[in-house]
Amino acid sequence: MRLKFTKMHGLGNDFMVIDGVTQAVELNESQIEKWASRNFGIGFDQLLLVEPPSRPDRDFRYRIFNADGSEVENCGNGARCFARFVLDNKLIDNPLIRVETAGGDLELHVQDDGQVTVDMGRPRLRPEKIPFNASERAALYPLNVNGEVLHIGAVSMGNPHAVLKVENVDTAPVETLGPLIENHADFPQRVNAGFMEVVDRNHIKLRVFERGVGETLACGTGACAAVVSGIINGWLDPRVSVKLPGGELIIEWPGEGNVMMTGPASRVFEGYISEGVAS
Ligand SMILES: N[C@@H](CCC[C@H](N)C(=O)O)C(=O)O
Repeated sequence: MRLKFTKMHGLGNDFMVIDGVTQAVELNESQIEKWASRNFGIGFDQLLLVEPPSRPDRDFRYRIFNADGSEVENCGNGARCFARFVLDNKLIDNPLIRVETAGGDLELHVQDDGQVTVDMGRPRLRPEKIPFNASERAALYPLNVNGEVLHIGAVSMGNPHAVLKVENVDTAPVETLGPLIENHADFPQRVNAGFMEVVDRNHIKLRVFERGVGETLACGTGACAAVVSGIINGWLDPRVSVKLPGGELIIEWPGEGNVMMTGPASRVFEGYISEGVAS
């Protein structure tokens, strides 16, 4: 198998993007893990696969694989790169793109200035939808991590997120607490762990320890989940600038209905890969 791929990133959250519409693609977990390696492969946080849709009301199917090879339901920064990829590669000529994902449908809009706005759908807040082990919905849940009780928000944006409010994001124990939250028994499908500092009602700073990857420079679904959790807790207004290590996203949510995310998507290079070796 010899595959053409494009390396892209959204605020430093980086992707290998493969066109599975015009190429025959077969993937397996260990191969993805090898390609994701920053020393022995191409290096990426997620692999994005563009496929034909399974339904007539969608333009594409958008599949996402973490660096550990696991297939996941959604990826916000990836969605913006996906939109630029299908438009730039002329797989579609309409800047309004309708995709299906394992986590639900998304609408992507590439604007004239190159920024991409994504309708991320409704946040899911009921514990069984996240999934999270709790008997009823709450704005904050106690989570016992090695004897310390944290109070976290829990939100699904198609994929699961825990959000912890911290005083200072720069000194937050992301590397130590992140993996403990990610693999906590109360999240049966593991979870992405966000560490949010509220600067004021329209600005937050955020670092995310991603499920299946580790800390990344930005997480789009994590930004949506943090803002939803902040609004539910009364800390934030409906339009919030989210400052991540890799740059800024604008997230809008009026307190119900769909979450909108706006930010950039960048192409880095193109290449070919065969039998695990990039050229
Ligand atoms: N980087 C992403 C999220 C990718 C998936 C995540 N690691 C998961 O396992 O759910 C984003 O920008 O949303």
